[in-house]
Amino acid sequence: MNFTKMHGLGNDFIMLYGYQELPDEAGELAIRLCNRHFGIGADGLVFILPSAEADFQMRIFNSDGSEPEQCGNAIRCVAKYVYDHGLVGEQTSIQIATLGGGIQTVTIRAEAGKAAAVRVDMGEPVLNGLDIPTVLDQALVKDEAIEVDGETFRFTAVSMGNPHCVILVEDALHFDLHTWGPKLENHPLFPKRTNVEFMTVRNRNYIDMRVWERGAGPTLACGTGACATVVAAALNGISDRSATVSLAGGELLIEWDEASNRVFMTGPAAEVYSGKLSE
Ligand SMILES: N[C@H](CCC[C@H](N)C(=O)O)C(=O)O
Repeated sequence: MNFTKMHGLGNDFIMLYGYQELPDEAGELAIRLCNRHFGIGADGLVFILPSAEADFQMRIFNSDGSEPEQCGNAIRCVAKYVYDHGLVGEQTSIQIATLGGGIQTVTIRAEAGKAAAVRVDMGEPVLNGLDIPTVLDQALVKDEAIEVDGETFRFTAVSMGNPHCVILVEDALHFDLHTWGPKLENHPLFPKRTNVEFMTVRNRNYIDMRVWERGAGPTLACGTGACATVVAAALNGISDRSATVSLAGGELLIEWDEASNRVFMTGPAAEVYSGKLSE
């Protein structure tokens, strides 16, 4: 089996192209291949599949074998892969179908025949408590209290197709992600677990964020998490609707467009190497 290793700001993926449909046990395969000692090593496993309704379909699996509905960094990697590998000719606007984003338009900025940056329409944020999902039956989950091990945090919940718990902290860069991330990821308030973002707003257009991902743990970047972060900050009146999100792996530009209510994410994707699995 041939594979290509890619990343979006250090959030890394094993890309598989050529399958006509998702193989059985895709989750088990993700666990095996994403293992950083016994496998290739990655945060996730991504299948680029044919689609009857779009140019391609993306299915993604976390390194724990769970299948999330959406992944922002991975969709930029899919766009770069299909462009750089000549699967779309000179087409720089591509439709990619995902479980949690429907048909998404991805726009490529090419340099010397390679995708240098990718702008993704990530769709509308979902804010209704039960749809995120949380157990809270309310239209908006904003600046609510969440208690874990005697500590109380204030959070805002946003879905970008996948659930996010966004928390404002004094210093996101030095926050104890490894202690609080897993506790919040598995909090009963989130019936499907959740991604957890800790943000510090530097100014209304620049936010530091560190992420503990559902099913993957601490990653260097999270595209959907960056989108959820700007939506949460704007909802709480502490940022504009357009901001740069600074992650451990680099920066993403997030724009929550007022007229369409859609969130746009712009950032890079990189191909590291291709290989062949021995078995
Ligand atoms: N772990 C996430 C999926 C990957 C999201 C992240 N890598 C991104 O770039 O959006 C989840 O279970 O919802």
